[in-house]
Amino acid sequence: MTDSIREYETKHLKNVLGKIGVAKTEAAQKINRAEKDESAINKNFYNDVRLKTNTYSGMMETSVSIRQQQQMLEERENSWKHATKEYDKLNKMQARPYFARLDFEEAGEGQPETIYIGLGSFADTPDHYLIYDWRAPISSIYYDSKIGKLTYNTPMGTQTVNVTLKRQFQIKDGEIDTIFDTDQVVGDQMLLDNLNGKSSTKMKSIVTTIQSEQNKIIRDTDSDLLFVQGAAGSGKTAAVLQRIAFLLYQYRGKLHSGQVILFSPNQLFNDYVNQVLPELGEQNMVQMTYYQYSSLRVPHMNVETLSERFEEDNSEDGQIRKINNLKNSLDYFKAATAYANHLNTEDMKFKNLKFNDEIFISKEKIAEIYYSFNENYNLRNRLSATKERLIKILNRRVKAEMKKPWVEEAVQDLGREQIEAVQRTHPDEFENADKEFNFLAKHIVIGAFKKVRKQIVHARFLRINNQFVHMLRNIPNLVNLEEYDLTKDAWEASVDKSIAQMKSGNISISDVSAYLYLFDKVSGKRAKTDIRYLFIDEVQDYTAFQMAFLKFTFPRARFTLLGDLNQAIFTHENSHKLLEELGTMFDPEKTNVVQLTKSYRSTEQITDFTKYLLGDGVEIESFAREGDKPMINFVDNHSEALQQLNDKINADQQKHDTTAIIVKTLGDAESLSEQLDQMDAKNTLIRTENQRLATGTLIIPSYLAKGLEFDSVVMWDATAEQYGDEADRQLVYTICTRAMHELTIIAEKTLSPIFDSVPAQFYDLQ
Ligand SMILES: Nc1ncnc2c1ncn2[C@@H]1O[C@H](COP(=O)(O)OP(=O)(O)OP(=O)(O)O)[C@@H](O)[C@H]1O
Repeated sequence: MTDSIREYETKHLKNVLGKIGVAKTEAAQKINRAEKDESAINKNFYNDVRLKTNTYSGMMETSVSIRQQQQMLEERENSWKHATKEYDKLNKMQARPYFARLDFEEAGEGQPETIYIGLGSFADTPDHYLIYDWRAPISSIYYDSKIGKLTYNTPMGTQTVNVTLKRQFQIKDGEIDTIFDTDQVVGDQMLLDNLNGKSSTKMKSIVTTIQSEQNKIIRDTDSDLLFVQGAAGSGKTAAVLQRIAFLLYQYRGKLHSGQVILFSPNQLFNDYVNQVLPELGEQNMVQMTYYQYSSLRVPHMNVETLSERFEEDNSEDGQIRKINNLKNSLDYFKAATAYANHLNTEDMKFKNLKFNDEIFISKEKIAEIYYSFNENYNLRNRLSATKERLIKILNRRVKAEMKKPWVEEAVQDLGREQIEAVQRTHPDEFENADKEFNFLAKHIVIGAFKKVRKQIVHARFLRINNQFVHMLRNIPNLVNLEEYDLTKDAWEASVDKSIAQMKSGNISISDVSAYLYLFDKVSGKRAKTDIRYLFIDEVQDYTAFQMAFLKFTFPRARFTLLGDLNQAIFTHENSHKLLEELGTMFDPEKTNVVQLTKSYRSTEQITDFTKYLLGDGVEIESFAREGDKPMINFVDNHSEALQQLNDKINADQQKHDTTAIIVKTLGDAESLSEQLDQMDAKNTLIRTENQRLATGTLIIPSYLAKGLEFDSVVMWDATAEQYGDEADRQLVYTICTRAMHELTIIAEKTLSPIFDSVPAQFYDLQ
């Protein structure tokens, strides 16, 4: 870069920083003023409030005056909040105000323009922007265009511009580090610098190097369903977090972070990504795993954990797989819907409502009421009308109950204080003792009926578990079992298993969605209409049933689904069907399917290797970043394997922040960790998803490594015994693609045949 350019840009930066400094001082003064005002208002509160409480009009005046003071306090509070936010933003900006400059001419106008782009916008006077937010429509040019003509979207329609300069800056602590002009979309040098960095326990934002194809995902505002299928490491997660920040900016004032929900693969991942949005100046969205969501909703049962699900889905038992194939399908969802609808006419299960251990309203009576409403009622209306009638019955029973001997006894047993307390709720003197007795008796009966009332209000007379079992028993009438290669007996056996599980307080992940769906239908639970955007990362591990259920639960949300069908470690080959089935759930006109084929996480050597794990025909492009070829350590015995591993750990400690030793199951992880402990090799065992990620050497079961990345990855025990099945291919791919800079595979005596598909020139063998 020539000296004159550097000189010019340094001067410009100084000028901008000066103005930011002025704005920061103003913001600080505003904060100060608001704080002073607030304490003055608080101090003078009783002087300024006119306390007149003798007359009605005086009381009114007092309350108006208090309200005024409160309003003033609220205003100060808001202006304090606003100024503090502004101050924090400017403070951050002082370190790195912008990262790019664009020169262009708008078509037709011919006026050359220069803009600078940063994490937030900054104007010294209204409408005079010194820095544009990266999410502003015009900033899109930076991500999409090379030098030359380009169109971009604005709220007023498309605009054509001629870009004459794209300049990138690396600014640290208010000083320009590097400047480079590029005619590329987003210069590879800057991207390379970013990707060469070390891994971290927290994901970083990619705002300065968003790629054009990622920009399209980030700025999509038309689709109801945006499905991003991308290779491992292609930046799906990174792009989607930027997308959330973009949407919050684009719809500011109308959309807030509480209306956005992200379903993530596990809690470790939640922890990994939770700094990206705050770094971009936004609040985090609601973030949870499907397991957390379902567990929260069935607090009385234990939902199958990720580890249990993994063992089950990868089990050799063909019957379990077939049953799950059915339970996970859209056919099953339709069957559950049909079953729920038929409850409008028959088969709803009820419990007797009891009072003092006696039947108070029988289940037959409740059923009679429930089905007394005409066929125009849906399940929700039917239930609320039934509740209303039951409450009426309850109210009518008060009089009769008052005459019962237990009530008389209870009245006799009332203590003085209790009597006085009840009497105080009666405005006048009682005319006679009978009236007084009745009053007290009524009070006692109503109190005693409270429990029944609560049962009615909370619809405890429904028998949701029985209803669910009844549905399961009825499935053979609603689904063609043969299509799932199942016999009626096999299905019955699976129902018995589900019942036994529920009796011991457990429920499988494949049952819990159907259970919740039936519960929501029967109880008429209102859908969650406040959620406007729903994101699912690693969607390939979701079932069609879960997707349909989420769509039912969040009917007003636009869906962004990110996945890699080649990393389906739970749903395996069924994941390919998922896309097809999604097609039937959303309007095709409002569906956008985007493919990301370039992989950024790993070195070129690692991406080339992992690509072959998927066989031919998979389009994955590596990013040109050099590193060593993956190493396969093939050893004769266990102690040699451990020795190799130990050597690798030691070597990595010099170079890297994190080395993840990825093993198949939790049991494998525990056993390896113990062996390493005995060798005094320091390691952190990641046992559950609720742990925190740490730097150093981690041992982690495969299903918990989802979505994460590490400087160096060691795939441990890559033998034919552990990964011998073709169904393990996606798992092996997922494990190997976690590596950023180095990949090592250690196998004892046999090597998994899955590696046969990789040509020998793509790895070193030792
Ligand atoms: N445009 C970009 N600029 C800088 N870094 C990027 C960019 N795109 C992706 N990356 C980096 O590449 C790595 C992989 O990205 P990410 O985790 O989002 O991929 P993914 O598609 O979700 O992967 P997987 O499916 O394997 O979990 C991350 O370190 C991310 O920061």
